Amino acid sequence: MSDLVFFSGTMDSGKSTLALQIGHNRSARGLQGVIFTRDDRAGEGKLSSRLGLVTEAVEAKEGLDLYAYVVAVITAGGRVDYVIVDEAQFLAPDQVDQLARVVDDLELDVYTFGITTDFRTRLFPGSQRLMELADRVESLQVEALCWCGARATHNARTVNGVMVVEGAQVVVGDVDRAVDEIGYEVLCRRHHRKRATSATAHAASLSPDVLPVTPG
Ligand SMILES: Nc1ncnc2c1ncn2[C@@H]1O[C@H](COP(=O)(O)OP(=O)(O)O)[C@@H](O)[C@H]1O
Ligand SMILES: Cc1cn([C@H]2C[C@H](O)[C@@H](COP(=O)(O)O)O2)c(=O)[nH]c1=O
Repeated sequence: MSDLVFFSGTMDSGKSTLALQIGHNRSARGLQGVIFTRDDRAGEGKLSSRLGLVTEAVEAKEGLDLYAYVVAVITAGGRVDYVIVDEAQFLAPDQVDQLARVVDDLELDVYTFGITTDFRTRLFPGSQRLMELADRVESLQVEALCWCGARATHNARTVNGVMVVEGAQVVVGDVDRAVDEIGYEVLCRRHHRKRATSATAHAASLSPDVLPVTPG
Protein backbone atom coordinates (compact mmCIF):
# COMPACT_ATOMS: atom_id res chain seq x y z
CA MET A 1 0.00 0.00 0.00
CA SER A 2 1.50 3.36 -1.01
CA ASP A 3 1.21 6.51 1.05
CA LEU A 4 1.16 10.25 0.65
CA VAL A 5 3.16 11.50 3.64
CA PHE A 6 3.53 15.12 4.75
CA PHE A 7 6.54 15.78 6.99
CA SER A 8 5.85 19.17 8.47
CA GLY A 9 7.80 21.39 10.81
CA THR A 10 8.97 24.93 11.27
CA MET A 11 11.79 26.36 9.21
CA ASP A 12 15.18 24.94 10.22
CA SER A 13 13.73 21.75 11.69
CA GLY A 14 15.60 19.37 9.39
CA LYS A 15 12.98 18.70 6.70
CA SER A 16 15.31 18.99 3.72
CA THR A 17 17.93 16.90 5.52
CA LEU A 18 15.34 14.15 6.05
CA ALA A 19 14.24 14.42 2.40
CA LEU A 20 17.85 13.90 1.31
CA GLN A 21 18.29 10.99 3.72
CA ILE A 22 15.14 9.24 2.49
CA GLY A 23 16.34 9.66 -1.11
CA HIS A 24 19.86 8.49 -0.24
CA ASN A 25 18.69 5.34 1.56
CA ARG A 26 16.49 4.36 -1.34
CA SER A 27 19.03 5.05 -4.06
CA ALA A 28 21.63 3.09 -2.04
CA ARG A 29 19.33 0.09 -2.51
CA GLY A 30 19.00 0.65 -6.26
CA LEU A 31 15.64 2.41 -6.18
CA GLN A 32 15.03 5.43 -8.38
CA GLY A 33 12.97 8.45 -7.47
CA VAL A 34 11.73 11.69 -8.87
CA ILE A 35 12.69 14.64 -6.65
CA PHE A 36 10.64 17.81 -6.94
CA THR A 37 11.27 21.11 -5.21
CA ARG A 38 10.06 24.68 -5.52
CA ASP A 39 11.94 27.91 -4.80
CA ASP A 40 14.77 26.36 -2.79
CA ARG A 41 17.20 28.95 -1.36
CA ALA A 42 20.06 27.29 -3.31
CA GLY A 43 18.38 28.08 -6.63
CA GLU A 44 16.16 26.55 -9.28
CA GLY A 45 16.18 22.76 -9.51
CA LYS A 46 18.04 22.25 -6.23
CA LEU A 47 17.09 20.53 -2.99
CA SER A 48 19.46 21.80 -0.31
CA SER A 49 19.90 21.31 3.41
CA ARG A 50 21.64 23.62 5.89
CA LEU A 51 23.94 20.71 6.68
CA GLY A 52 25.56 21.42 3.30
CA LEU A 53 24.10 18.59 1.24
CA VAL A 54 22.42 19.42 -2.05
CA THR A 55 20.96 17.37 -4.88
CA GLU A 56 19.48 18.05 -8.30
CA ALA A 57 15.70 18.20 -8.41
CA VAL A 58 12.89 19.03 -10.79
CA GLU A 59 11.52 22.52 -10.22
CA ALA A 60 7.78 22.12 -9.59
CA LYS A 61 6.92 25.37 -11.28
CA GLU A 62 3.46 26.83 -11.25
CA GLY A 63 1.38 24.91 -13.81
CA LEU A 64 3.63 21.82 -13.94
CA ASP A 65 1.39 18.75 -13.72
CA LEU A 66 3.29 16.52 -11.30
CA TYR A 67 1.25 13.40 -12.15
CA ALA A 68 1.80 13.91 -15.89
CA TYR A 69 5.52 14.48 -15.27
CA VAL A 70 5.91 11.14 -13.45
CA VAL A 71 3.83 9.32 -16.10
CA ALA A 72 6.03 10.86 -18.83
CA VAL A 73 9.20 9.59 -17.12
CA ILE A 74 7.76 6.06 -16.93
CA THR A 75 6.40 6.19 -20.51
CA ALA A 76 9.85 7.21 -21.74
CA GLY A 77 11.25 4.01 -20.23
CA GLY A 78 12.43 5.53 -16.95
CA ARG A 79 11.94 3.85 -13.62
CA VAL A 80 10.19 5.60 -10.74
CA ASP A 81 9.98 3.87 -7.36
CA TYR A 82 9.11 6.86 -5.17
CA VAL A 83 8.61 10.62 -5.26
CA ILE A 84 10.08 13.27 -2.93
CA VAL A 85 8.80 16.86 -2.80
CA ASP A 86 10.57 19.56 -0.78
CA GLU A 87 9.23 23.07 -0.07
CA ALA A 88 5.80 21.51 -0.57
CA GLN A 89 4.09 24.51 1.04
CA PHE A 90 4.69 26.37 -2.24
CA LEU A 91 2.75 23.84 -4.34
CA ALA A 92 -0.63 24.81 -5.74
CA PRO A 93 -3.50 22.76 -4.26
CA ASP A 94 -4.02 21.13 -7.71
CA GLN A 95 -0.45 19.89 -7.65
CA VAL A 96 -1.10 18.21 -4.29
CA ASP A 97 -4.12 16.48 -5.86
CA GLN A 98 -1.80 15.30 -8.63
CA LEU A 99 0.53 13.81 -6.00
CA ALA A 100 -2.40 11.95 -4.44
CA ARG A 101 -3.10 10.52 -7.90
CA VAL A 102 0.53 9.38 -8.16
CA VAL A 103 -0.02 7.42 -4.93
CA ASP A 104 -3.41 5.98 -5.85
CA ASP A 105 -3.05 5.30 -9.59
CA LEU A 106 0.68 4.60 -9.90
CA GLU A 107 0.99 3.03 -6.44
CA LEU A 108 4.12 5.00 -5.54
CA ASP A 109 5.05 6.42 -2.13
CA VAL A 110 5.16 10.21 -2.14
CA TYR A 111 7.13 11.95 0.64
CA THR A 112 6.47 15.66 0.96
CA PHE A 113 8.24 18.18 3.22
CA GLY A 114 7.19 21.68 4.13
CA ILE A 115 6.25 24.31 6.65
CA THR A 116 2.57 24.44 7.47
CA THR A 117 2.06 28.10 8.27
CA ASP A 118 3.39 31.41 7.01
CA PHE A 119 4.76 34.37 8.98
CA ARG A 120 1.17 35.37 9.81
CA THR A 121 0.39 31.86 11.16
CA ARG A 122 -1.89 31.16 8.17
CA LEU A 123 -1.74 27.84 6.34
CA PHE A 124 -0.02 27.88 2.96
CA PRO A 125 -2.52 26.63 0.34
CA GLY A 126 -0.24 23.69 -0.56
CA SER A 127 0.14 22.68 3.09
CA GLN A 128 -3.58 22.97 3.69
CA ARG A 129 -4.28 20.61 0.79
CA LEU A 130 -1.61 18.20 2.05
CA MET A 131 -3.23 18.12 5.49
CA GLU A 132 -6.54 17.42 3.79
CA LEU A 133 -5.25 14.61 1.56
CA ALA A 134 -2.19 13.03 3.21
CA ASP A 135 -2.36 9.48 4.53
CA ARG A 136 -0.01 10.60 7.30
CA VAL A 137 1.20 13.93 8.66
CA GLU A 138 4.49 13.50 10.52
CA SER A 139 6.29 15.94 12.82
CA LEU A 140 10.06 16.23 12.66
CA GLN A 141 11.90 14.62 15.58
CA VAL A 142 14.57 17.33 15.90
CA GLU A 143 12.56 20.21 17.26
CA ALA A 144 13.64 23.76 16.53
CA LEU A 145 13.77 26.00 19.59
CA CYS A 146 12.53 29.50 20.32
CA TRP A 147 15.08 31.88 21.87
CA CYS A 148 13.36 31.24 25.25
CA GLY A 149 14.13 27.52 25.02
CA ALA A 150 10.55 26.37 24.36
CA ARG A 151 9.74 24.33 21.28
CA ALA A 152 9.42 26.58 18.24
CA THR A 153 6.07 26.12 16.53
CA HIS A 154 5.79 29.24 14.38
CA ASN A 155 7.80 31.12 11.77
CA ALA A 156 8.32 34.87 12.17
CA ARG A 157 9.48 37.17 9.37
CA THR A 158 11.89 39.83 10.54
CA VAL A 159 13.35 43.07 9.27
CA ASN A 160 16.26 44.39 11.32
CA GLY A 161 15.39 41.74 13.87
CA VAL A 162 11.86 43.09 14.33
CA MET A 163 8.92 40.86 13.51
CA VAL A 164 6.74 42.10 10.64
CA VAL A 165 3.17 41.07 9.88
CA GLU A 166 2.63 42.75 6.50
CA GLY A 167 3.93 41.55 3.15
CA ALA A 168 3.65 38.88 0.47
CA GLN A 169 3.06 35.34 1.64
CA VAL A 170 6.07 34.04 -0.31
CA VAL A 171 9.49 35.61 0.25
CA VAL A 172 12.30 33.06 -0.10
CA GLY A 173 14.78 33.54 2.74
CA ASP A 174 16.67 32.07 5.65
CA VAL A 175 16.94 32.21 9.42
CA ASP A 176 20.48 33.60 9.56
CA ARG A 177 20.19 36.66 7.34
CA ALA A 178 22.09 39.87 8.11
CA VAL A 179 20.04 42.18 10.31
CA ASP A 180 19.19 44.63 7.51
CA GLU A 181 17.73 41.90 5.25
CA ILE A 182 14.34 40.22 5.38
CA GLY A 183 14.87 37.11 7.44
CA TYR A 184 13.03 34.56 9.49
CA GLU A 185 13.13 33.38 13.10
CA VAL A 186 11.35 30.43 14.62
CA LEU A 187 9.42 31.20 17.81
CA CYS A 188 7.10 29.51 20.29
CA ARG A 189 3.47 30.60 19.95
CA ARG A 190 3.64 32.78 23.06
CA HIS A 191 6.48 34.86 21.66
CA HIS A 192 5.05 34.88 18.14
CA ARG A 193 1.83 36.34 19.59
CA LYS A 194 3.84 38.97 21.47
CA ARG A 195 6.07 39.58 18.42
CA ALA A 196 9.04 39.04 20.70
CA THR A 197 12.07 38.04 18.61
CA SER A 198 15.48 37.30 20.07
CA ALA A 199 16.67 40.79 19.09
CA THR A 200 13.73 42.65 20.63
CA ALA A 201 13.79 40.48 23.75
CA HIS A 202 17.52 41.13 24.12
CA ALA A 203 17.00 44.89 23.65
CA ALA A 204 14.19 44.88 26.23
CA SER A 205 16.36 43.06 28.75
CA LEU A 206 18.99 45.79 28.36
CA SER A 207 16.49 48.61 28.67
CA PRO A 208 16.96 50.77 31.83
CA ASP A 209 13.23 50.24 32.53
CA VAL A 210 13.80 46.61 33.33
CA LEU A 211 17.28 46.76 34.84
CA PRO A 212 17.28 45.73 38.49
CA VAL A 213 17.54 48.71 40.84
CA THR A 214 20.88 48.60 42.63
CA PRO A 215 21.17 50.22 46.05
CA GLY A 216 23.27 53.32 46.42
N1 LIG B 1 26.52 23.30 11.84
C1 LIG B 1 25.54 22.43 12.11
N2 LIG B 1 25.78 21.35 12.86
C2 LIG B 1 24.82 20.45 13.13
N3 LIG B 1 23.57 20.57 12.71
C3 LIG B 1 23.28 21.64 11.97
C4 LIG B 1 24.23 22.62 11.63
N4 LIG B 1 23.62 23.56 10.87
C5 LIG B 1 22.34 23.16 10.75
N5 LIG B 1 22.13 22.02 11.42
C6 LIG B 1 20.90 21.25 11.54
O1 LIG B 1 20.19 21.36 10.35
C7 LIG B 1 18.84 21.67 10.65
C8 LIG B 1 18.24 22.43 9.48
O2 LIG B 1 18.23 21.52 8.41
P1 LIG B 1 17.39 21.76 7.09
O3 LIG B 1 17.19 20.39 6.53
O4 LIG B 1 18.07 22.77 6.24
O5 LIG B 1 16.02 22.36 7.69
P2 LIG B 1 14.62 22.70 7.03
O6 LIG B 1 14.60 22.06 5.66
O7 LIG B 1 13.60 22.14 7.97
O8 LIG B 1 14.54 24.19 6.98
C9 LIG B 1 18.92 22.48 11.94
O9 LIG B 1 17.76 22.37 12.69
C10 LIG B 1 20.04 21.76 12.66
O10 LIG B 1 19.53 20.66 13.37
C1 LIG C 1 7.44 31.63 7.11
C2 LIG C 1 7.60 31.85 5.63
C3 LIG C 1 8.64 31.25 4.95
N1 LIG C 1 8.79 31.47 3.63
C4 LIG C 1 9.91 30.84 2.91
C5 LIG C 1 11.27 31.07 3.48
C6 LIG C 1 12.05 29.87 2.97
O1 LIG C 1 12.53 30.17 1.67
C7 LIG C 1 10.98 28.77 2.88
C8 LIG C 1 11.06 27.76 4.01
O2 LIG C 1 12.20 26.97 3.82
P1 LIG C 1 12.79 26.00 4.97
O3 LIG C 1 13.62 25.02 4.18
O4 LIG C 1 11.66 25.35 5.69
O5 LIG C 1 13.62 26.85 5.89
O6 LIG C 1 9.73 29.44 2.94
C9 LIG C 1 7.88 32.24 2.94
O7 LIG C 1 7.99 32.42 1.71
N2 LIG C 1 6.86 32.84 3.61
C10 LIG C 1 6.68 32.67 4.93
O8 LIG C 1 5.72 33.25 5.50
